[in-house]
Amino acid sequence: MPLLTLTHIAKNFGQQTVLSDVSLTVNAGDVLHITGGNGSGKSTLLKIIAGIIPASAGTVQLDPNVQIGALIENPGFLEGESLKTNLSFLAAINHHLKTATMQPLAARFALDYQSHRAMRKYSVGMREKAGIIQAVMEDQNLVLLDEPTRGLDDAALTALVALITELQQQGKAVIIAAHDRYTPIRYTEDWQLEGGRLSRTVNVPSSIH
Ligand SMILES: Nc1ncnc2c1ncn2[C@@H]1O[C@H](COP(=O)(O)OP(=O)(O)OP(=O)(O)O)[C@@H](O)[C@H]1O
Repeated sequence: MPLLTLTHIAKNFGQQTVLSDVSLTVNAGDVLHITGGNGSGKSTLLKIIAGIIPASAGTVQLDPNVQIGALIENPGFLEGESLKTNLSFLAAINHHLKTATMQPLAARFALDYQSHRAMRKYSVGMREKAGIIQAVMEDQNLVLLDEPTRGLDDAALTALVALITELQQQGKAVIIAAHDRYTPIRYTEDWQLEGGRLSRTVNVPSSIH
């Protein structure tokens, strides 16, 4: 059974149709790239998959074993609290607090897990790293990343590529929505959102670059 099956998804905001007739199947090991211009509905689609907002029509079918991790738009944090407090708080919601996982993940992205620095003092790239960490730290097997390269320095980009490869090797699935296709990531499928419709695009395999 696929991890995720979208069937004829539509989404309207008032009179505006953002998505129409979007169907997609995501299997273990898939790394999907979804491109599309500003306002094409990438974040909206990820929010529907994550269950943050409902679709206007169509169905979202998730394998019962799916646990979704998501970095969508600007991740919300407790601004006055530290990274450790924020990650612990998020993990505690699902009773999946695993310091043993979170600390090395923070180190991979050059964040100091023990730092007392408040999240409001974090830079764009540091917040993005924290957002990526919370999307994978509970062993989530369907990971949704909206513009995950935003603000990342070269070392963090390298860490992101390695992380996505590991997730794929672990039989998880990753959906990346971004205007720019960051080519070092080994996507298994490329899709484009345009005029509310999702269609497959053909790209040169990233291994050639
Ligand atoms: N809660 C909302 N209420 C009304 N309209 C919305 C809402 N959320 C999104 N939209 C509209 O839906 C359209 C798609 O927005 P969305 O954020 O999904 O696009 P996107 O492809 O992620 O864009 P970007 O690349 O700029 O982040 C936009 O026209 C946006 O204004």
